[in-house]
Amino acid sequence: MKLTDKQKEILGQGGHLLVTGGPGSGKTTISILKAAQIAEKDLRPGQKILFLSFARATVSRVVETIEYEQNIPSEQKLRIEVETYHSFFWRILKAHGYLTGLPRRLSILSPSAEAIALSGIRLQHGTRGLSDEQKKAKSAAENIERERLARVEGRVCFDLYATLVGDLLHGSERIRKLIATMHPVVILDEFQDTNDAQWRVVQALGKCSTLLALADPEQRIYDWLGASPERLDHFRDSFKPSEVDLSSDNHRSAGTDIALFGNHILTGKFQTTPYAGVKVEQYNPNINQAFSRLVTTAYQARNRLVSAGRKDWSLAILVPTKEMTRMASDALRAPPAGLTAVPHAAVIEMDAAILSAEIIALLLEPDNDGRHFEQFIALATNYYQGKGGDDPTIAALDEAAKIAKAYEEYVACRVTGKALRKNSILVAMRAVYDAARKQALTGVPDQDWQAVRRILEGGACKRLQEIADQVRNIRVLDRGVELRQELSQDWRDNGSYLNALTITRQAFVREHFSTNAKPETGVVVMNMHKAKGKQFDEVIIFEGWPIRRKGQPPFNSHRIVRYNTRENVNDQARQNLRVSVTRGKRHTTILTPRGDPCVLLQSASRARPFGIGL
Ligand SMILES: Nc1ncnc2c1ncn2[C@@H]1O[C@H](COP(=O)(O)OP(=O)(O)OP(=O)(O)O)[C@@H](O)[C@H]1O
Repeated sequence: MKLTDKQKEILGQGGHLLVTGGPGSGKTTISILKAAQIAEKDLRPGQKILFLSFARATVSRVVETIEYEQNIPSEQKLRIEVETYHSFFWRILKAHGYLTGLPRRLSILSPSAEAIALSGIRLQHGTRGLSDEQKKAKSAAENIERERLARVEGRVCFDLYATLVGDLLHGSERIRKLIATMHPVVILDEFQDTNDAQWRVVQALGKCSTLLALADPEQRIYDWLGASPERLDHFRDSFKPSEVDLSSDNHRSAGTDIALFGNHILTGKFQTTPYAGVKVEQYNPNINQAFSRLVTTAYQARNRLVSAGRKDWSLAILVPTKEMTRMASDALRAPPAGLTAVPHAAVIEMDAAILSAEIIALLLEPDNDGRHFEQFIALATNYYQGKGGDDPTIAALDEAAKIAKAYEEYVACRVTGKALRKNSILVAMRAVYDAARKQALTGVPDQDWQAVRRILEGGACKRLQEIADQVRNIRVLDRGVELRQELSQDWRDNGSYLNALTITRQAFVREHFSTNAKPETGVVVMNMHKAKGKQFDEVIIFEGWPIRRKGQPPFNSHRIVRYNTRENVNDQARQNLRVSVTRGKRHTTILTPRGDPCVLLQSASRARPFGIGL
């Protein structure tokens, strides 16, 4: 790799540094090379450079870059510690949190456990159609409960990490110095997306460590989580960094107009000639033709990559919503019109899947204290309370309440010796539960897990069928060899899966913190937000279409811009689409419905034909 002059300039700078530049301009790459240079020249034994990133995906890409960069000797690579903000913050809290009044023993409150813990408050305050006042009151009540869970029970949710670490670092020079001794240089990836609490931590870190911030203000996609357009100025004001702007470079999709097209999305002004490497296509807006088009577009992209002889090629299908991820994945698995299925992986929201996995794990466990069924019901209730993550539906919360109430009735019947109402939802649940408990286990985790899952899937309880379906999507036992091995070990030690639930829960927490997830290869479907920081050989962006309804306005969800209306066009929507488009290295295709194409791709003046064909 031949470094550009600007990249070389970065290698020559000392002190705090701010590197800006668009997608694929080489910010991450040069920061790793700079880190290697510092590791070689300036670090004392035991010291490491800390590379902080938001997502595990970015972390794995960075690690891959380091691996790929053969020029970096392995002893230098080992001295670059790549970590997510979450895992770095947790490391500090576990060691020093008690100094801010937290209990000495802390545990992680995972997002699904947090959703369960807050479900009562959310049900009380309502989930849809709230006024701004009501939203504020709800969020204040949630925050009080989060604080209580942390300070009283020692269960700390991710959202509190940065605030607590900020308090800790601002309150203790000793700890700041300790961190600076371990990490004299800290690299901050995607700095434009830092929220206020994280910025407070960065301010404290920068008092003793040297900071290198990497940023593209136009890739800011987390305004709704508190990222601020002024963040780069905050950094400039606080640290007076040297600054290098790489914005004129594009290495990711060199030889194409993908980056240029991305910039034009920001301004809404498109060129009249075609963009090399970009295609915008319109499909006929009905379910069969929409998904057929998606499938055939995926075939074409795959063929291009295979015939170009790409090894480990990657093709991402990016969609605007969670639900569309699932719909697109279903369409690829069982395409319409007799088309051949497209093998792929889908990156789905994990809350529902994790909570269902807990239920299967419990069903593998023996009944240790005569309360197994009670625990089973508690987990089923948890599933409905937590499956929507931090945005649950009232229907799901009601379902949880229904199960809990039916269980109370069930217990009352047992006490009084009366038969349970025939139409109680517990009838089918108990029958399927009993069938699962009768399953003879073999000690081979894969077989046993599948056997229990199939009983739920084939049973007469639609709630448990849903749970079985959720867990199928994540192929639990393929998610890391440890889980399978630990279940096996449990069986060998105890002659049963005595600790299956604990083992499964720990595996998911470990996965959240793990940094060795490999970048995706093959075809992968995901929400557009999740593509940040990643890169793929080809990208297909697929959005939904308006569905006409008799006597009502069309149902137009799953769009890149909400309802695809001009009023909903804003910087966030533009930046979000630009990030997705610029993940492609060789080719990006956008599939949008005929008759109502994405508003971001229509120019304000429609008089001229555009290079994107709309
Ligand atoms: N000087 C260079 N010459 C050739 N290729 C380069 C150069 N610098 C970086 N690259 C390659 O370009 C691609 C994009 O680089 P990198 O990931 O560092 O960009 P980035 O600015 O961090 O992107 P983003 O902000 O979109 O995540 C990578 O595949 C990297 O290996």
